[in-house]
Amino acid sequence: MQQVQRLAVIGVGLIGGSFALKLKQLGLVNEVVGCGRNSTNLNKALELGVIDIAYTDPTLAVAGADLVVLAVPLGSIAPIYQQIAPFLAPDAVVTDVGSAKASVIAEIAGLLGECPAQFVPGHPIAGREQSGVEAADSELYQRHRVILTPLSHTNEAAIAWVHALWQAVGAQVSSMSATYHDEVFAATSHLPHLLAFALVDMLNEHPELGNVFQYTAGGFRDFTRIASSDASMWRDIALQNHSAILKWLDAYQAELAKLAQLLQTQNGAALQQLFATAKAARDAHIVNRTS
Ligand SMILES: NC(=O)C1=CN([C@@H]2O[C@H](COP(=O)(O)OP(=O)(O)OC[C@H]3O[C@@H](n4cnc5c(N)ncnc54)[C@H](O)[C@@H]3O)[C@@H](O)[C@H]2O)C=CC1
Ligand SMILES: O=C(O)C(=O)Cc1ccc(O)cc1
Repeated sequence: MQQVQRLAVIGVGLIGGSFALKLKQLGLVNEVVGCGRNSTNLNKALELGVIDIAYTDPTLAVAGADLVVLAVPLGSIAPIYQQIAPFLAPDAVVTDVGSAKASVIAEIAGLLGECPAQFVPGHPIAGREQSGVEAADSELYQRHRVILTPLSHTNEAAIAWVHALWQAVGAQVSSMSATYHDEVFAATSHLPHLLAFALVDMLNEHPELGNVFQYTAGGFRDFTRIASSDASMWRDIALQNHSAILKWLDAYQAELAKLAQLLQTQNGAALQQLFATAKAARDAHIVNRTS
């Protein structure tokens, strides 16, 4: 496997930091350059040994890098790509970790004229509700999926290298179209996050209930853990994948209407059937793990 000589991580937080940490542990990277907006976070990353060199200017951070990972919030990925493009080494491979893919690809193509062949769009399906470099964990990607959404003209060697690096940090890597990715993750990731935020917000807006949060059990914690996720990150995801999310939000509303109807008509048999079908599907397909 080809070693990374100089890795530039733009956005040294949970996702970029965890990737860099594991590559370092494995001896697969010679030098890690970190780029962030302020030196407080970068100093923390230097202290934790996640990065070796720090810059606040992304054009300086990518100089001489053979691999650049864009691990910033979704809304900043394309503008940063535009900013660094003139400063990239000719053969540098660029990848990202954004939670939605079609909007990032379209925005990069719009800003640069076309989506560069050296750009391999990616998305690790691993994370947690904490953010920042303090939360970085070299084991974050073990046995988790990473989805790549290359275009037909994406450089094959670049895809193979990014694929191999994600595999090396423990991930199971697969490829699909950006459109299919956005449809699937709107349903399985973006919708549940929005539902968790909505449930907590709704209860919070009913002061007549008193502090209901002191009476919650494990089920409420499981359902709403992800409502502790970063608000600005989820604003970007919701906006960028809005059309796919709206479709699944509609479908969920129809499901809730069906449930309400069964309650109104006291249809216990149909309620039990719905719960049993959902339980069987979950038990058959979901392996228990925390993220
Ligand atoms: N948190 C999660 O569970 C997952 C997040 N993602 C994606 O990964 C990306 C990063 O998320 P996290 O690592 O969780 O966030 P994070 O907040 O832990 O890290 C992002 C870092 O980028 C820095 N940053 C923000 N804007 C910047 C800019 N303009 N220039 C340079 N640095 C900048 C922030 O200061 C922070 O250090 C997002 O695009 C998100 O959609 C993907 C999979 C899982
Ligand atoms: O915290 C959790 O359980 C998550 O679901 C983490 C997560 C957040 C965003 C992604 O794009 C992928 C994974």
